[in-house]
Amino acid sequence: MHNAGPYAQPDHPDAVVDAPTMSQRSVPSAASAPPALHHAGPDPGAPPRLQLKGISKVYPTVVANDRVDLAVRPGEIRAILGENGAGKSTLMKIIYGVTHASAGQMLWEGREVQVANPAHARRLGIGMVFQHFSLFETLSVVENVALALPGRPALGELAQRISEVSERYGLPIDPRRHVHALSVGERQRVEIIRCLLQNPRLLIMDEPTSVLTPQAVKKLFETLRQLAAEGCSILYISHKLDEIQALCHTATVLRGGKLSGECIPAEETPQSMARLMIGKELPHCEHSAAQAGGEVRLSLAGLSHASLTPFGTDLKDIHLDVRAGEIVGIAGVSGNGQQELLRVISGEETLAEKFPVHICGVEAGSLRPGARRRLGLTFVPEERLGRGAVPDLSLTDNALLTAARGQQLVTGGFVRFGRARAFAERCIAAFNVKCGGPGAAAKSLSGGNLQKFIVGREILQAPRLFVCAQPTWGVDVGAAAFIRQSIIDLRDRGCAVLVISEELDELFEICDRIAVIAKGRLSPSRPAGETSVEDIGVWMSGLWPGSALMQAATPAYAEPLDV
Ligand SMILES: Nc1ncnc2c1ncn2[C@@H]1O[C@H](COP(=O)(O)OP(=O)(O)OP(=O)(O)O)[C@@H](O)[C@H]1O
Repeated sequence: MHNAGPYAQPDHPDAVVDAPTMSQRSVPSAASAPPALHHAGPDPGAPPRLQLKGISKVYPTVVANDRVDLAVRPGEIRAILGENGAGKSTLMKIIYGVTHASAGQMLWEGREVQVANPAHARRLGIGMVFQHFSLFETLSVVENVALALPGRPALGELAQRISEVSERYGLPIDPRRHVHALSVGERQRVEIIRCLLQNPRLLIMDEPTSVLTPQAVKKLFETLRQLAAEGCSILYISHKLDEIQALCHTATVLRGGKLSGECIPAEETPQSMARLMIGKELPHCEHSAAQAGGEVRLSLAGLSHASLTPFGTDLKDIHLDVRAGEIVGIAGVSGNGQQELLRVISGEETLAEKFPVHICGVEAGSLRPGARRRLGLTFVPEERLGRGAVPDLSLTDNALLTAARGQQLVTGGFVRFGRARAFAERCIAAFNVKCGGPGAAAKSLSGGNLQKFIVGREILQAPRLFVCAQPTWGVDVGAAAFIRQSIIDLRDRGCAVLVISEELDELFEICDRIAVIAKGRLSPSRPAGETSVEDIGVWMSGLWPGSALMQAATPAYAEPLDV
């Protein structure tokens, strides 16, 4: 491997093309003329704004990037495609100065640069929206944004600018709100706005749409197209292949840290791009009908709960039963009470009364998470780092945190480290988690691989009730299909499953019944086969038959709308 220091000249032959399917799209050497594919961008004659030549990044246990070449021109939107752990985020972090390459060269507007840190990158005109958020929870939105801007902007004026950008780009946010009270989707909006305020000439977006609604995604794409038309270059990481087709002029495909080729997304199908990434056909979910008449494992009976944060969503009179052998999905726009609902079901927030939450037949509203887990509950929160896993702990220690009792990893007051390690190894093997072994720190895993580990850890405990938020957030198409199939298999083994997701396609793919949460209220559920994405989309704005909003919107003399 190369150890020649950051941005040393590469001592390797030209780019590696290791995928037979890519032979017709082979990648040119860094030294040769730019490939014709780049001409799909709106400014074909311009020299690259950014060029990477032979970039490598070696971690102790893995080569994250292996001699990668890449170029992006003014006005070009280039997708970076690859499976979880393919090295996409690492490459972007090198460009943004978060981490430094072990070898290779970076040219910015024709000049060689060594980006020392993100502040340096921002001065060059490079902005980045991260997959994991980098916001201070105790500060407000405007204070967080101020920290990223040079000088000391006046907060009042900055709040005004934030409101303007948020309005213009369809990213609604109140600048005075505290970040700890924001949902994941809202935090992502802050990250995007913070970046746009700096008028970047290269914008790097690492899975920016993971938690945005379809409408917000559409709006964001309009923004990005507008930015590109104004000459901004965009590097766009996403696992959503249909979005890449809709947005990106060109795509670079990474596999196992190496550049495996390029394509023009508009000339591909999602299936052919998935093949390019994973080297084989996408697996399909096998979905048989739910078992009817299973016992009720989760019952919410008139659950109301005031949010603990001033800007959170109060839960109002929620009724829901989830039975053994079925998957119930909850759809909804981020920030409508999903976080609060999950916390009240998991026990992270306890109620004064026991009766509104029944878990496996036991009144559990006031029980803490450990006691609920002993009843047979396992759960996956939407935040992987911080709630789903402790970033600095190893995977073995993270396995201990939730599986200690169920898997007898602690007996007689002693931690059985051998067993804990074996359980972590089982999660890694069963869910194909790419990592440096059970001793690897959770934070060293790529986002999708950590998600696979957390979902695996909870499913392999053979729960009686499994509650999961955003099961495939940030997970590549192949792994997403695997996780969905694992959830269906769990149901077929008699588990009751509740899935909270903002991905309607996902809910329709795996759920037997679907309900919608809006403004803290839950709609009645409908069998997935008897409703449509359009109906659920209307319900997501709170308008389902008999809902409080519907009644307010319907004059007393009119028939209720048929949605
Ligand atoms: N700080 C680190 N220490 C050790 N290994 C790391 C570190 N950061 C990343 N890696 C490893 O480098 C490889 C590439 O990770 P990276 O996050 O770049 O992948 P990715 O393609 O962005 O994946 P995802 O789609 O899951 O986000 C992975 O095997 C990951 O575990």
